[in-house]
Amino acid sequence: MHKTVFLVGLGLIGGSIALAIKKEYPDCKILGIDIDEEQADIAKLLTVIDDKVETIEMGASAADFIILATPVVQTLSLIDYLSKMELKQKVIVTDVGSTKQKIVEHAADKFGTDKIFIGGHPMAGSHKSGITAAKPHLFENAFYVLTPSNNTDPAAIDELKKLLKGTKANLIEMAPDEHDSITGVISHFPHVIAASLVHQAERFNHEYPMIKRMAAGGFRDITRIASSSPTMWRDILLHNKEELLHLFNDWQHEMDTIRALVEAEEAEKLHDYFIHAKTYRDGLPQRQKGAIPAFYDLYIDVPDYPGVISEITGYLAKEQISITNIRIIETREEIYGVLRVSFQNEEDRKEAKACIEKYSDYDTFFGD
Ligand SMILES: NC(=O)c1ccc[n+]([C@@H]2O[C@H](COP(=O)([O-])OP(=O)(O)OC[C@H]3O[C@@H](n4cnc5c(N)ncnc54)[C@H](O)[C@@H]3O)[C@@H](O)[C@H]2O)c1
Ligand SMILES: O=C(O)C(=O)C[C@]1(C(=O)O)C=C[C@@H](O)C=C1
Repeated sequence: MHKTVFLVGLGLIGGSIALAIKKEYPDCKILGIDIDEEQADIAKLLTVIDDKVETIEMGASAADFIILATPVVQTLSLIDYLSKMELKQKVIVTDVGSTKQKIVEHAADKFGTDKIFIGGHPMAGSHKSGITAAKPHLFENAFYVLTPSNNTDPAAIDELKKLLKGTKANLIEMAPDEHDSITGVISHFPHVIAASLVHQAERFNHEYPMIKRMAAGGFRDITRIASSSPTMWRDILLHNKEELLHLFNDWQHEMDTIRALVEAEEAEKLHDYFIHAKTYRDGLPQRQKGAIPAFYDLYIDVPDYPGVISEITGYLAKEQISITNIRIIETREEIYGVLRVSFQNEEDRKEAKACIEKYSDYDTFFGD
């Protein structure tokens, strides 16, 4: 594909999309801009983009595709700005924002039928921000929602899908309001819960200073996303306000229900409550990013000695295999010292298994 792509916002998502496009289409020319000069300089240095441009006009006028990868409030202003500019006649403008309704409505209002806008949202990410966290395979196996309108030229949708092929995401089409209802439940509201749990722990920390030191596996797992960009989440909540207000009421009802069971010591009903939740969660797709991140875990039976973690990571480093997480677990009965190492994808997991078996006698297994 010999096209020019202009990326506005060179952070985690913009950078990851640029890397995925370049991997699939080395001939594509990727221009980029970021209000944070340092991000743009690093993007150029890491060859995530081919060239930095000084102004939006410079990049937009040369582009066949414009990708807005900024926080959602900025995306609205950028649409305003672009709507007043001379662009190539068949340019396709898209975004990556976590909310869709407001953005798509705004684009329809500002662009009318003059310019093609197709809303987009790659449903995978991280609590990390910035260009240095970008990865070409971030969206592999994730849903990538596109929200074209009924009037969008099907050829333009196909063109955009073709451009995004390298993301290896599952590209699907959806109405913006349906998108916002779904993401409200499985992404936006859980973020509020994560942040509120951290606030709660902090309040109790005054009374029990050990809280900070003892906050372990479960608390860390459920609150990981509270470390994400506050600006991004502020804007998402304000964009999806109506959906979230409805979810606050729903959640309060949920809390009242379980509170009543605890208060009345309804042991059997409490058990049922957890069984129900476990069954639903265990049934969610595993090897797919999105609501539940995909975990490519390798388990290694290791002896219990202090240097074992660095021994294992040393073997993996020798073969340049990156890991995303490592933890000693004792969840399997009667087996002591199981190391769980997580990887980005299945390929890395398989290579890691072969690597550990090559350098050590430890038993390794996938556990799924
Ligand atoms: N982080 C995630 O997990 C995730 C996942 C899917 C979609 N998204 C969406 O992707 C978008 C970007 O998020 P991110 O995680 O990449 O954030 P990020 O902070 O890593 O990157 C955003 C970049 O946009 C730049 N920027 C802000 N305003 C700008 C402007 N007016 N012009 C040019 N650059 C500007 C910032 O300086 C920053 O470098 C958001 O809309 C977010 O809702 C995020
Ligand atoms: O994995 C994470 O850290 C995320 O929060 C990713 C996540 C999500 O909620 O699933 C966050 C916001 C995006 O719009 C899409 C993906």
